[in-house]
Amino acid sequence: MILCCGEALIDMLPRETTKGEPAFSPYAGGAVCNTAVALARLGRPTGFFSGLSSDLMGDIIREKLDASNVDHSYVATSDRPTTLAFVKLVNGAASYAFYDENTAGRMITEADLPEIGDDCRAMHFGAISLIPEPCGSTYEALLMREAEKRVISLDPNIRPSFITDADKHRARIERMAAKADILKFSDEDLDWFGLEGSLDDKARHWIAAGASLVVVTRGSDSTIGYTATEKVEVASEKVEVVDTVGAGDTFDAGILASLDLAGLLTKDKVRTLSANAIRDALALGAKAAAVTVSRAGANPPFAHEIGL
Ligand SMILES: Nc1ncnc2c1ncn2[C@@H]1O[C@H](COP(=O)(O)OP(=O)(O)OP(=O)(O)O)[C@@H](O)[C@H]1O
Ligand SMILES: O=C(O)C(=O)C[C@H](O)[C@H](O)CO
Repeated sequence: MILCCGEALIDMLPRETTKGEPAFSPYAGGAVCNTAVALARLGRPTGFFSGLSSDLMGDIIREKLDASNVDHSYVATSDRPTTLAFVKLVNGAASYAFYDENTAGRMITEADLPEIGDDCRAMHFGAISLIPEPCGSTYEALLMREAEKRVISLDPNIRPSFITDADKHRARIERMAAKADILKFSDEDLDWFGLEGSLDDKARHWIAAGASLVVVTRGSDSTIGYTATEKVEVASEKVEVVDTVGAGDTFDAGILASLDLAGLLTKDKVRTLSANAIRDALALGAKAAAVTVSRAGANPPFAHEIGL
């Protein structure tokens, strides 16, 4: 099983109405939840750990997890509210306003952390669940506790509007990245860290920090994967974009699914990936993410939709 650990929330997506008044529709989302759904839809055994509400928005999330065959038995359920993300779309590109005060996702603590079964090969972390407290410290503690035992994937998925203390967040990501095997950034996320030099220099900073594979996505352009010895670039697919909600999250799932299918999701094997293995992982990420951007909200493809 690949266990995705982090936020599930409701994306409130803007929609057209006949009378032109403002309106939003609720869609289950949250970057890490999106990755779990995408991975399971790609046919990989997938689990999800988070704080999840027993309210009706929590039910929308649970229904999506069930419909996509994601095991959510690790989830910590409470009657606190569900986190909301109101989405603004400009030419399909999304920005977010988050409402997470006192929510089920935000308020989880180390006391909520489950024991993880031996069937868990890899864990995926990331996004806004790493920012506020107490959930930020909780996920950091979980990653630190498990990093020697399983492959760790981390996607910082920077949301600048939500980060109140940039230095604190940078320091947390540096500590977590030092224990991670796979790191994925968008080029904008990578720039947020304020590192000097070219894109290659910035990516290689994270290899030097300890990661085995660093992936940098560049929207409709391409994605580049780096290891200590390889650099592989794969072009993005050409599609009509509806919105980019969940694109990077789906890409994470593509990388993990490809490595898992190739039997490479072990601590040892992920350290010595060949150029071909990296290319396959990026190609599956690009193929799956292209479907997500071609439809509304975070709605990643099932394996059969991309011929897997
Ligand atoms: N316009 C597009 N056309 C085709 N593929 C796209 C497009 N935009 C994004 N993608 C795919 O999704 C991947 C991730 O997109 P991007 O680099 O924008 O990451 P992101 O900003 O993390 O996404 P998000 O935060 O919206 O989930 C890209 O590498 C690409 O494969
Ligand atoms: O969870 C997050 O980090 C969000 O920004 C909310 C969205 O559901 C998600 O990221 C979509 O990519």
